[in-house]
Amino acid sequence: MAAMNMALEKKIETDVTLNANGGKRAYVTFLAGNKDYWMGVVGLAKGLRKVKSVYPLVVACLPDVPEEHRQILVAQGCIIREIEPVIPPENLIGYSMAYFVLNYSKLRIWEFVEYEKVMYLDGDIQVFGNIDHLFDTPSGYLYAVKDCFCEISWCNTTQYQIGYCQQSPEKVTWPVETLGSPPPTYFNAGMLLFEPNLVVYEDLLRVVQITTPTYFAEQDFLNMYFRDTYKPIPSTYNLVLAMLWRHPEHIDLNQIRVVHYCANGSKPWKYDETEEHMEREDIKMLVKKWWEIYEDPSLDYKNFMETEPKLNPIATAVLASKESDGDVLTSLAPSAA
Ligand SMILES: O=c1ccn([C@@H]2O[C@H](COP(=O)(O)OP(=O)(O)O)[C@@H](O)[C@H]2O)c(=O)[nH]1
Ligand SMILES: OC[C@H]1O[C@H](O[C@@H]2[C@@H](O)[C@H](O)[C@@H](O)[C@H](O)[C@@H]2O)[C@H](O)[C@@H](O)[C@H]1O
Ligand SMILES: [Mn+2]
Repeated sequence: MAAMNMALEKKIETDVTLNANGGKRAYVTFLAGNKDYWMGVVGLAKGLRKVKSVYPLVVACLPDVPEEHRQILVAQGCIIREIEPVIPPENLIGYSMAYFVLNYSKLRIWEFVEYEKVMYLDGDIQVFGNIDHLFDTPSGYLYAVKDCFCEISWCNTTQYQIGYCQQSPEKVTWPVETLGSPPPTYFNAGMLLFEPNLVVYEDLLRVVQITTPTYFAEQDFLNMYFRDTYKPIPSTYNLVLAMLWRHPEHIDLNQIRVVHYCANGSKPWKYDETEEHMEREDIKMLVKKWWEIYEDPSLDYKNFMETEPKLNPIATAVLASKESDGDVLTSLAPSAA
């Protein structure tokens, strides 16, 4: 039995710090400008600590992020990684949101080859259940969650105009005879699991300069670029909030581990109850859960490192993996009225 434990401990130890072929792993988010997304990043850093993730949070920062915000993130245990903007060709049709042009800079993360595998998370995402196990998925693919086409932000697309959504293709059938094949499965680019690679990175930068920009900016581009290696994973790992009112039959909040506050008015640090759908009880509960983490001093890096029992990485990984086995989000489901 002792030999078995030794082997198990050796395996976990390898997983925690380096994977089998010596690659490191990290969560990565992206920060641009001097607005308040830094609050999202602080919330994400504290949320990952709360679920006992064993991997660091790297923040890919554009030059226009103020020093004050950088210092707050370093004090929260984040690793700051400077990136330069990626400027796409001129967009002649416009973006769904003008600021989406900033998001092309996410492409820089493919250069982070000091990590064998990274999980990109938008700054407006919170992790309520441990997802470290996702790093063990087979390499060679880009994993992401399917998006929803039903919100007004999609109004310029054929899908929206005919009422078609990949989340419920049985509701409105794609008219193959008039429109040809339906659009390929399309992912939301707020959560991405992939391996950084310099050859891919250089090719991304080359191809992006010869690709006409479209409404969802880098999200459209990444869907085109990775169409052959994209593997869908469940909404468990990136709940696009609109799913709650557009496809509630597909969502069980008890199973959700990652919440993406991308609906208009839903950013917890600037929650606007007057925006459509924002008065919903489940939205209010998710925003409250975000603030409970953001305002919890025990999750601040300086306090956490003092109070957290000095578990060695092996025990931390075993505890986290047990948590990830369970139904971790019963606390998220609206309490019975
Ligand atoms: O002014 C901004 C706008 C966006 N972002 C980053 O870019 C990501 C994508 O933008 P956003 O989440 O607002 O897009 P959505 O998912 O809501 O469409 C954000 O989560 C942030 O990480 C940022 O740092 N500053
Ligand atoms: O730059 C394009 C952005 O496209 C995506 O946001 C969209 C998408 O979720 C739509 O489905 C919603 O309707 C919409 O509100 C929302 O903004 C990504 O979340 C974000 O990270 C980024 O890639
Ligand atoms: Mn987002």
